[in-house]
Amino acid sequence: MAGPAASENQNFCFKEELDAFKLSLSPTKEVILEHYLAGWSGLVKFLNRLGNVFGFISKDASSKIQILRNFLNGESGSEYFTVQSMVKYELENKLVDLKKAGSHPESGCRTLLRLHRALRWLELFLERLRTSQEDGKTSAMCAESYNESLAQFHPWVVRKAAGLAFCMLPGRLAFFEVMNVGTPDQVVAMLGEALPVVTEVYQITQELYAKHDLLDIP
Ligand SMILES: CCCCCCCC/C=C\CCCCCCCC(=O)N[C@@H](COP(=O)(O)O)[C@H](O)/C=C/CCCCCCCCCCCCC
Repeated sequence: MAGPAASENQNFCFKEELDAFKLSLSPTKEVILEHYLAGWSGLVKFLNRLGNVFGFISKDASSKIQILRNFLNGESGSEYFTVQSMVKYELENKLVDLKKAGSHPESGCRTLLRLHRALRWLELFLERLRTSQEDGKTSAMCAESYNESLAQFHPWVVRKAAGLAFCMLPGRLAFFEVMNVGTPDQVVAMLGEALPVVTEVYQITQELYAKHDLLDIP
């Protein structure tokens, strides 16, 4: 694993990255896109610290984050304030290719769906990590979570590459150190705090996408 220098690690705390997801929930339970993307950016930063072998994953996630940031900073940016307003705006203006790829191959709805599916992987992985034993294998936890969620949406070649990359994950304790949260007990407590937030963001988005029949955008 290409680990960070000790001084670099002091400036990185995994909890702060997950706090962005907390901020993404508005008082009316809408998902604020800017904070949602900040949460993902933090996770990508973390992934980059695990080594170059995860580069193809972080590159894909970064490009999706960038597509959504471009909408947010574009001329219709205010329509992208929340995931709910984005869905309404893009559907009302026929900006989504719903059944097959056409003139809107990178709509906000489609792009966010890819990250949303990955959030389910994260939820499953965090739960496994939280309840793992001292000798637990992060590679197995990651692979199981992936197989139960994202894998069904990926072709064989991506599944194979992801499976190989997972084998390079550090052991549980080294993984906790990269998170830079504190002792293993503190990490477990933080995971217990973070999980309900990730679950809530996931469920709100899932219900919204299901209501508008957006869960299979190509
Ligand atoms: C305390 C726990 C710490 C967890 C840290 C997690 C860090 C994870 C950071 C980012 C997660 C990556 C998100 C990946 C988004 C993938 C979106 C996607 O499905 N893209 C595919 C489809 O896109 P389109 O072609 O339709 O545009 C694309 O084909 C994917 C390519 C790359 C492979 C994606 C594999 C995803 C594996 C997710 C597990 C990441 C492993 C992290 C190890 C800790």
